[in-house]
Amino acid sequence: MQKTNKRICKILGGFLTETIIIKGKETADLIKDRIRLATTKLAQDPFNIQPKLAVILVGHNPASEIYVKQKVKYAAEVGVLTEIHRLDEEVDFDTLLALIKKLNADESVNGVILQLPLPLHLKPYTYKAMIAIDSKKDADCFNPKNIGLTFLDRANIVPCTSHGVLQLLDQYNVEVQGKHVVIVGASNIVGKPLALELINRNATVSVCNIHTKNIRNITKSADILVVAIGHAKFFDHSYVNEDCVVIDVGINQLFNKSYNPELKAEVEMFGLEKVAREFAATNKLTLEEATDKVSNSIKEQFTVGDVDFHDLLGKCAMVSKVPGGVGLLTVANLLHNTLILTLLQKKLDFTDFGLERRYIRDNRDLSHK
Ligand SMILES: Nc1nc(=O)c2c([nH]1)NC[C@@H]1CN(c3ccc(C(=O)N[C@@H](CCC(=O)O)C(=O)O)cc3)C=[N+]21
Repeated sequence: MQKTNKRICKILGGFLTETIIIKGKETADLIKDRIRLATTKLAQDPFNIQPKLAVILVGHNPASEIYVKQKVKYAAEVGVLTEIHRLDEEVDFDTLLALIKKLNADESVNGVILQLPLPLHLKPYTYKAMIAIDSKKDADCFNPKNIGLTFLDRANIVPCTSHGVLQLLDQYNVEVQGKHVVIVGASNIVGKPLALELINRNATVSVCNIHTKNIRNITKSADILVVAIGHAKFFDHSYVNEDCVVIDVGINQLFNKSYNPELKAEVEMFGLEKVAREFAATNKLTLEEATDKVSNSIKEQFTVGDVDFHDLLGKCAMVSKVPGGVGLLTVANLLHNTLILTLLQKKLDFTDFGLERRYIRDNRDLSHK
């Protein structure tokens, strides 16, 4: 972000940076439109193909249930079929492996994902299970072959969440070449692949973790700070400089102190609008205020990121929202990967389906690499 672009407002004699809030919906909708265009054509003669994503869900992790629901909903919106395969919490590894093999062999299935985390007793088998998924159906792009192609910048598909971070930066015209990007959190599914993609785009990358000494010295020197540690509201303004662009990848559930089960029961019975109207009348609020209050009181838990969002407002150039930020792109990219995998499996030409040439990685000029 260039300084000249920054909007500054004067408040009570002092200057406050007006922080731009980065939202994911617009970018996710663009990706969804692109997928829908392609699936519409695929569904017709002479192709008659509908891409299908199989999701394996083991046990009843509440967060996983929410994510999977989100994936199924998005898939339906863009013309991708989904198939949920539920396994018991206590299932043994061999049964899981047999299911993965069955889905690998099933020609009607184009993408397979194994929702993480696995239950405790299966955790040590996570790697074995992930590599069992056929690299040609690996919609998450977690397989060593696919992540290796990302490393070499020759991949047709890339990991969904890290790529979403880059798409958000693109959407908000934040150039990464030559910038110091600091990533906190070095996981296999976010931090590491993001570092790879940033290196491929000529950024200067620092990757920090829990053991990093004097971490604030590093994060304060960031032009772009990406946090993915899974610790609610960890990063306040003491970690950033005022020109920093902050991308929050964290998804954490907090218990809602203003949860009101009676109100929830009323909303379930009479609907939000009616309850909010009554609430507005009894508490002398506008309908909008009452709707906000009621909606906030009927959730047992709510989602926050790794960033202390309100503390950062006015203290940095841009900050992304949670929910409503990177998470939306994770899902959109998963379906985009499913589409790409389908086209590759059927040996179809990407450009016939409205996909830009940049998705045909092999045709890019990579001779220098
Ligand atoms: N094999 C595998 N692949 C994954 O891609 C994978 C996974 N395991 N395990 C867990 C993480 C997390 N993840 C998200 C999916 C959707 C939202 C999402 O839809 N977020 C919305 C709503 C969130 C909310 O309201 O709670 C948002 O941020 O606006 C977020 C995060 C995929 N993951």
